[in-house]
Amino acid sequence: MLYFVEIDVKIPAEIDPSRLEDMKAREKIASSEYQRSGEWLHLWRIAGKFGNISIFDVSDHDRLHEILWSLPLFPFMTIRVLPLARHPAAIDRPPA
Ligand SMILES: O=C(O)C[C@H]1C=CC(=O)O1
Repeated sequence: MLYFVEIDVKIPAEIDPSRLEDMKAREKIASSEYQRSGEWLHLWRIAGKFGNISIFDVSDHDRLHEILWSLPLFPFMTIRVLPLARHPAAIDRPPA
């Protein structure tokens, strides 16, 4: 199942800078693993924001929740999820 996911990250001003660097490093490792597994299909930075637009290809809602919940920066994220269905006018074409 495909999901559009918009993630905004808001870091508390009072956070310890070394804790934040550690969380960011762990976040990068986690997101890389999910991308390599094929579950995190696209990851795009939203220009000018600490946030991203992503497309996930996962088995179901529970698996998406599990992935998002596992992200080290999850406590600082506001997440919007839209499940995607095939559009009847979409044409088949090979992936770019
Ligand atoms: O930087 C971000 O957008 C937040 C988060 C999502 C993936 C990742 O590596 O970090």
